Amino acid sequence: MNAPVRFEAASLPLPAAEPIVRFDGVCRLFAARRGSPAVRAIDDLTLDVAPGEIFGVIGRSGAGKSTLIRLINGLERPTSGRVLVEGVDVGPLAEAALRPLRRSIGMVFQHFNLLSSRSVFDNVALPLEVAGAGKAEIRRSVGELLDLVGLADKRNRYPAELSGGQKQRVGIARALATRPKILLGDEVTSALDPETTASILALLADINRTFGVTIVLITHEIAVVKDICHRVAVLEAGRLIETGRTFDVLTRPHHATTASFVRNVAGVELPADIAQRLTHEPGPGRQALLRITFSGSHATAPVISRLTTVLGIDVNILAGRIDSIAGEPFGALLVSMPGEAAVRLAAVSALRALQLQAEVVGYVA
Ligand SMILES: Nc1ncnc2c1ncn2[C@@H]1O[C@H](COP(=O)(O)OP(=O)(O)OP(=O)(O)O)[C@@H](O)[C@H]1O
Repeated sequence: MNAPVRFEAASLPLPAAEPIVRFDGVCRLFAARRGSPAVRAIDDLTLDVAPGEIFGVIGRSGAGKSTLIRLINGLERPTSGRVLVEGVDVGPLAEAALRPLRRSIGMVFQHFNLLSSRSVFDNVALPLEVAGAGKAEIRRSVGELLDLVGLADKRNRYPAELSGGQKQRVGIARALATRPKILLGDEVTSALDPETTASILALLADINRTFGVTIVLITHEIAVVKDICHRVAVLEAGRLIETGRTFDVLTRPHHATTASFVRNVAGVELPADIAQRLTHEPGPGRQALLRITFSGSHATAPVISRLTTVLGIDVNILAGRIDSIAGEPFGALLVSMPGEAAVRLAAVSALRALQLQAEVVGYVA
């Protein structure tokens, strides 16, 4: 990263406990129209976003994600309840009063929304022109922003000459042009391949760390949440069904929908041939299958040696994975061991003594 972009600090720093965005019992109802029934796009949503965090909102198509994000910048108004941005109730604000709010909120889009007839430089300059900035200021700011997103050498190119990742970098630079305190991301990586996705997420995390910009990302991709969101909310049919620290929600989902999102992210799958033979009943000659999950400071616990050397239990590793969720180490192991009750109990209590989660998932002959 080159020349630092200067973000103006909030005139009065918010106390840590004060949310930068608050949804307070918000409903957004779309009235019935031409044969379509009324839709409760957001249904009694209460949620806080803390200043400086990266907050993810995940949900399937139609869950209400876009409506939620549009309520933050006043593009949608609540039918009831309040949306507070830095303590200001944005629902009743007139269009003129919304303008400064929108300048303090940048937005990044799935399909970039760049103007094809403008160069990279001119796309990033656009919000500054609209805000009435002078030529010298625009030149300096846009130069800094293009350095920040790694596109200084593409300033005179046009969108059609850029890759998807480069277009999204222009979109991010443009969103940052008015030095917003909040950046809203609408499926920012959905049009990108996995490698480019990782580089765009790394850029957003870097911007968040360096400038303290609060980022709210809506997505249907759990990988986005897993990689960079500090906290996450899960939406279903407009309702908040689960929220918390990303690590907690992904490793211990409470709701079936959340569990279906995280299935392939925070765990290990049973090998198919074993899954077919799995039964829930122990029996003579059957091996017990144990799923062990370890996290944070316990991720390096000497699991297998504890079971084999200390307890003398023969353990077979069937599958395993070590990963990181929102920067915290996380691992999962699937092992088989003799299925007798005494052995199982000894193993599970030894693992729990190491602060690991262990559960018997079934038995195989
Ligand atoms: N302007 C509108 N008029 C009528 N219904 C709407 C309007 N905007 C959204 N909806 C409905 O509200 C619900 C939530 O839509 P929303 O776009 O917020 O969901 P989403 O989670 O962003 O979906 P997607 O991931 O497909 O974009 C949907 O049933 C949608 O059809």
